[in-house]
Amino acid sequence: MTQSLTIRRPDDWHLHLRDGEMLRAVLPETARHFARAIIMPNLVPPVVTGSQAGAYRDRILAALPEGMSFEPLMTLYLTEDTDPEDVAAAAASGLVKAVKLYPAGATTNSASGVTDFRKVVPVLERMAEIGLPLCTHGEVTNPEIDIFDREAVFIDTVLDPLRREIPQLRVVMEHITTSDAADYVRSANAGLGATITTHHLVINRNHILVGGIKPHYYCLPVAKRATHQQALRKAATSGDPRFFLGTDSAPHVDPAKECGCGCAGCFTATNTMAILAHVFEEEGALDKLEGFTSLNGPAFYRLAPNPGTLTLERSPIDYPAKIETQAGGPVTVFDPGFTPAWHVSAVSAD
Ligand SMILES: NC(=O)N[C@@H](CC(=O)O)C(=O)O
Ligand SMILES: [Zn+2]
Ligand SMILES: [Zn+2]
Repeated sequence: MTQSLTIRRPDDWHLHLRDGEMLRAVLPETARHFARAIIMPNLVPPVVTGSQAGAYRDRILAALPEGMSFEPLMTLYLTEDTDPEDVAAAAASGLVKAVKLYPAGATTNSASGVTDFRKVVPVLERMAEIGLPLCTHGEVTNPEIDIFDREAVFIDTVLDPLRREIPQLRVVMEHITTSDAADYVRSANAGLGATITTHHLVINRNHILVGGIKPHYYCLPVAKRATHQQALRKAATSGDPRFFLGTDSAPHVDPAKECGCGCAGCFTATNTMAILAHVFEEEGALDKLEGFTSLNGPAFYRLAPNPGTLTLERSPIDYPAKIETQAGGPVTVFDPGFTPAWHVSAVSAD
């Protein structure tokens, strides 16, 4: 049995860092293992312009503890008023690596997102011209659509028509949760990729609801039935370069999760690499871990893989159950429901 595994240092292609005290508390959890991350722009107010993205990047770097190396890859929050030329300039300067589409009302802080998709076509056409990826929160918000169907309906009614209209547009389907999404990615060309979270490989909807409601397993898109979880495990461990890690680690303080109307989001930054090694080993695919965490994402984003390495050893360690913050309470670390057989034993930045 393999006891030690050294891979290129990983990146996280979907991460929520928030701002202020929460940013200070959670940033080290990611930077300890990950060299870079695509930073989600759903702050209040959202990160809409290139200049806002630059200021947010500076705040992230200012919050990084001495001695840690980490590069935030910035995104813009797409609104119906987004200026195509501002997007193009922010991309040309190297600051912005993607634009994020939130259907209005789909998830946390998505109120400024898109309702009328026709209004954003000029921005998307400009992005297609310059090769800037669109990251999608792929759920419709029509009240009559069942929450468990919202991803599949988004693919059929929004994403596929959009991709037919603008075939050169490069798209990342974020945090996919269904076999429908995995199949759609496989049916498309290299201009379509998908991130898969750690938690969606580990939980299905039974974990949220059986034996009492588990608020720390509630995230959006909500975990689906076990057959979909199995499809995600198969996609992530397949070696197909169109699938890569985006943890969607999304911190909310405990009081905002453990209440009558709890926020959506799982916080996985702390133990993601250990959990993934465990899952990939269970699937007999440890040799595919590096592609998923460290190679496929950079290839899609047309960046070089990291020069550094990360080493995992086959022995368990304890992780903190919570991360303390000065942001109104602690953040509960995702509990996979098993003790990961692996832990990260070394990280080198170069
Ligand atoms: N995934 C989540 O459940 N929550 C994310 C938003 C998102 O990625 O949809 C958050 O910002 O809290
Ligand atoms: Zn989302
Ligand atoms: Zn997210």
